Amino acid sequence: MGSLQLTSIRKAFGTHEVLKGIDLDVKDGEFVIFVGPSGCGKSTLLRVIAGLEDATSGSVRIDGAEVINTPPAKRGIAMVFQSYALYPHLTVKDNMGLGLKQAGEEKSVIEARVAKASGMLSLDPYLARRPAELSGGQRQRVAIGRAIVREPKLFLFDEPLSNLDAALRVQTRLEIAALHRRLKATMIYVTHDQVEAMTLADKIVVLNAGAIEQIGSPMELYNRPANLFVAGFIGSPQMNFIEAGRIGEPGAKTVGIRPEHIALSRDGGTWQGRVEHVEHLGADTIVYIETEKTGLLTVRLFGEHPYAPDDLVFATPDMASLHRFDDDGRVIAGR
Ligand SMILES: Nc1ncnc2c1ncn2[C@@H]1O[C@H](COP(=O)(O)OP(=O)(O)OP(=O)(O)O)[C@@H](O)[C@H]1O
Repeated sequence: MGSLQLTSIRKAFGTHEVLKGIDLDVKDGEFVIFVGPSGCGKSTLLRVIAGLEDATSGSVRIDGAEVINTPPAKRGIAMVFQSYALYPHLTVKDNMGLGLKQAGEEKSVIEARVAKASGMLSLDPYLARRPAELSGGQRQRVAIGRAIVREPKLFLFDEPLSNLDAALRVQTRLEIAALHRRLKATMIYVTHDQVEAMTLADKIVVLNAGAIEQIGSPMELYNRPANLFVAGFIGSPQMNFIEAGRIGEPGAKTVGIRPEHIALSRDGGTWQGRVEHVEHLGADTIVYIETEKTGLLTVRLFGEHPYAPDDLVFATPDMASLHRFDDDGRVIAGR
């Protein structure tokens, strides 16, 4: 079991309020990811859940029990940090078992749990090594293994992959996804990386300046962003925003259209413009065009395309894929 309820969590450092009333329900077994711009309070919220930071006010319940005054070690959580936080003088095996040893667990139990976690994470060949003798990816697997052996109610991950190179990030991301399927454990994960958030999460929580902008599944956030902030934050390249009045969309202040929902042609279309820049990404081509009506537009085309700077082109949006926002930046629903 491992459900989590946060109610009206506030946290201030001096006069700076970093969390401004966070309410969140996480069900047992869910994989929930916090995203948001640097400084929005993601890590602080995770640390409040862990008990490493005291909330100024509010309630943290794990499996229904209030833990706001419970020390971190007694909350039934395990945290995995970006920096691994392994003990350099201990072997992999001892690093993984240390938490259980300190908790006074029997040697046979420790051995069995370390062996199981090590098997799950393919760490068996490295059990006798020290952290300095491991790659970054292997070290992070040890840190994850150390969390697993404690059989926590909640796993908390604070940007666990950000010290790894691109290939290892992908591999470790897949391992974390497999681990979640296998353990069916509740996981809460902070990341800067959109791909991690989109691929791992059951539910993404978008934070901005200490408050929640929207909570939803990755595709809900992508297809139905509630406001301009979420529309601009989720998706790369970013959604195009156009002043509604310039393109004759009455009743809205701003119109949004994702780069993949615009077609390009040399022969004719909705907005005439000039190619500014082209990026060939292999599977995709990103074309930046300047049109009189819309300003700079980012267009994503599947495959390779022979557009070049200064080409005259027409951009045509898929009207069914437009997002319309009101004066306050809230989506105008039902259109
Ligand atoms: N111990 C502290 N004392 C004072 N201010 C702090 C402390 N810890 C965090 N802050 C401030 O709280 C705000 C939120 O920080 P936090 O680390 O939670 O953000 P974040 O969203 O995780 O950012 P990043 O993505 O850059 O890691 C920041 O403005 C930060 O400077």
